[in-house]
Amino acid sequence: MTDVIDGDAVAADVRDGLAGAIRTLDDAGVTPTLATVLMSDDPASETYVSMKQQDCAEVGIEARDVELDPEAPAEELFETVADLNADPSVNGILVQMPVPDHVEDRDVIRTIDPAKDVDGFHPENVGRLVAGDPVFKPCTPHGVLKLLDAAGVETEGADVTIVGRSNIVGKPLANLLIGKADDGNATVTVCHSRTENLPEKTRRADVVIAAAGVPELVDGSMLTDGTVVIDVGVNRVERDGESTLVGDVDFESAKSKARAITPVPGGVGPMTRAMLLYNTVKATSRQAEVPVDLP
Ligand SMILES: Nc1nc2c(c(=O)[nH]1)N[C@@H](CN(C=O)c1ccc(C(=O)N[C@@H](CCC(=O)O)C(=O)O)cc1)CN2
Repeated sequence: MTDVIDGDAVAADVRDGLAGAIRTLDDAGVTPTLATVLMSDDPASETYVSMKQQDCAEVGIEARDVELDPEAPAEELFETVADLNADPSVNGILVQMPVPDHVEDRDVIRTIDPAKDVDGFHPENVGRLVAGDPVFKPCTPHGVLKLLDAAGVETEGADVTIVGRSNIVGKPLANLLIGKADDGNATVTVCHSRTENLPEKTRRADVVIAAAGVPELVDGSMLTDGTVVIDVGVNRVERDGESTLVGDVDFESAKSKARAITPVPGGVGPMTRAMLLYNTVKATSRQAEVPVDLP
């Protein structure tokens, strides 16, 4: 029997686990506050930001909604971030990606105060993660590690193949998985669009993590029986005249081979949002110097 890993349930556990920390902060007179900055009219980005704000409301985090005209000059975004950096009532800053083409995402990321960088994208936070001393683990990779743990998947000594080398998922996830922490110690292969013989790399893995942004790239023929499959993809495609959400994994064919698999929707996506709450609470605790227990 294949275990379909329920990301909604694991995310709910993370949210529940944050309640004590949020109470501790509240008792100290501090309300964790996250500013979301949206400079896009892409419906998917609008949906993600509004889901993140709902999540905040649900757990007692204050959400500040900042929306900028997608055609505004890049400087307007940089100034907005600078104002949020300087505002002591804001603990976390999230700039929803992607930003418009006329804005360099690395320039925006560098503008965010590393102490408020709850995405973990700032070079200082990336450097700390690579050095094995992360403050903010990026939300999606952190969510993937939590899902593996919840499914009872041991990473130590496992062969993990990651398909995708993005700065948001593939690269940080590879660094976390090769790290010496309890959720690391794996042997990691990172594949990408120039990788030769991808099926050979996925077939030899104990765990396959698909994060390439290519709908249904990984199917059952590319897997060995008993593989754990984590699908990070969230792709909108037209099927029978309707818009449907699919992952980077062909779920039905992969499920026939997998020991455990995440669905889309309801797998990694909810975990990305839950770990953003986690990082916001952590950022608040560090700034307020109020120690909290994190799940
Ligand atoms: N600043 C950031 N921008 C982006 C990030 C990020 O981590 N930080 N990641 C992605 C998108 N993303 C977060 O913003 C994200 C993707 C998917 C979901 C999610 O909950 N998906 C649901 C389905 C939602 C739907 O119906 O469309 C699921 O998979 O069940 C949340 C967040 C790019 N940008």
